[in-house]
Amino acid sequence: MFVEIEPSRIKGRVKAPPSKSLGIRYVFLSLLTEVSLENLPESDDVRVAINAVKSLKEGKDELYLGGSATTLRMIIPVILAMGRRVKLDGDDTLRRRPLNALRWLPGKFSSNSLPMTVEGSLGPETQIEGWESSQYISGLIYAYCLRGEGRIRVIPPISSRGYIFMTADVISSIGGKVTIQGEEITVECRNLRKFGGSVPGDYALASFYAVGAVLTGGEVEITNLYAPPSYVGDHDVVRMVKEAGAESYVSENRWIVRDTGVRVPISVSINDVPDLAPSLAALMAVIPGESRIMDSERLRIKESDRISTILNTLASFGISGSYSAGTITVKGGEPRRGEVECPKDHRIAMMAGDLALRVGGKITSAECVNKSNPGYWSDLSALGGKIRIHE
Ligand SMILES: O=C(O)C1=C[C@@H](OP(=O)(O)O)[C@@H](O)[C@H](O)C1
Ligand SMILES: C=C(OP(=O)(O)O)C(=O)O
Repeated sequence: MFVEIEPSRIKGRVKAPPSKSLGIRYVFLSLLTEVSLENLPESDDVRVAINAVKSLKEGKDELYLGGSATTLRMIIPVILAMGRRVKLDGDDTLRRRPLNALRWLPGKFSSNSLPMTVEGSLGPETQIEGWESSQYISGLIYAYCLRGEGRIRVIPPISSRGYIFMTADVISSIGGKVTIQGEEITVECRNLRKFGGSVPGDYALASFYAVGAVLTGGEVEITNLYAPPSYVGDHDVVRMVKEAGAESYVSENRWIVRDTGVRVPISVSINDVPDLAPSLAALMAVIPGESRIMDSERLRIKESDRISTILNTLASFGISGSYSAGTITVKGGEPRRGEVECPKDHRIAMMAGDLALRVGGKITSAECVNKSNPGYWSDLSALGGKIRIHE
């Protein structure tokens, strides 16, 4: 599948794609209690999570996890809590992603990358590094909730902290108690309640619509989001888009974005919000001067080496950038028409889509967006994007 995009103007209202992170967490709740869900994302990653949790509950000992590292790194502690022996595998993007933090977990692992066999059991307390991924810690919270109680000590530096708070909130919504005090997390789960609800919108995925509006002199109202919580997270993108010069605010769970023509260089740390890097890079591409994405070294271990694929995508649209000591620097200006093949990374395809909305372009292997947001191309079209989708 490929898409051809002509310069467009994004204008209108769109429902935010349901949150991948919350969708996967709600699916994992079915390991703990009875769950009924509406508005589950119809994305590859959520489908993988549903199949994995279902298979685990049915006693199967082989799981296929596609490209979803969230599902992978969350399910490993759960397998240990269950005292099971399970073989895990995934697609070629997941097979390249490191699992070095496994050495902190009390289990036998046939490898530190997929395919692997996991077996073992969980003690009352686990110590684990916090740098590689927050997903292990989210998995340990579920694992200890499954056991009833447990403690986790996270060894700093801690990355993607907001996702740990998100997990704590989700467990709290069924009556579990997760206390986070600095590096210490305690989990207590007794008499859990049933869970029913719908999956709210995803700020990181919505940010591609917001940036598309800013890049094309347009405006967009993105609905079905959730009230920004107090802790750090992808919802902070609302503030970042505003700091870059656009009108950007959330009112009654709707994110309103309007291009003002004002362009202000920004420097942001993505240590806690790594998924924002691709859409922010597209925004920075049109901001004259130098903008910076800091603490970005972990982007190398996402679906693609995102430091390389972000810089390559910018270069495809005539925008120069560089990387040094954890910081991506984008020299913004006026992009030119570009062509990109999706590097098996959904967010890079969406980043290219945003740039192409401004100057025209072609994205091949464009079906890669199905990992998190299969409706991306049709949503852009509904918002005024001049897009030809070639199945
Ligand atoms: O817990 C989650 O839902 C996620 C955590 C993040 O990964 P890291 O914790 O590895 O940064 C993020 O990149 C991923 O898309 C979703
Ligand atoms: C890195 C991502 O997801 P995961 O880690 O779950 O594969 C992502 O969605 O950008």
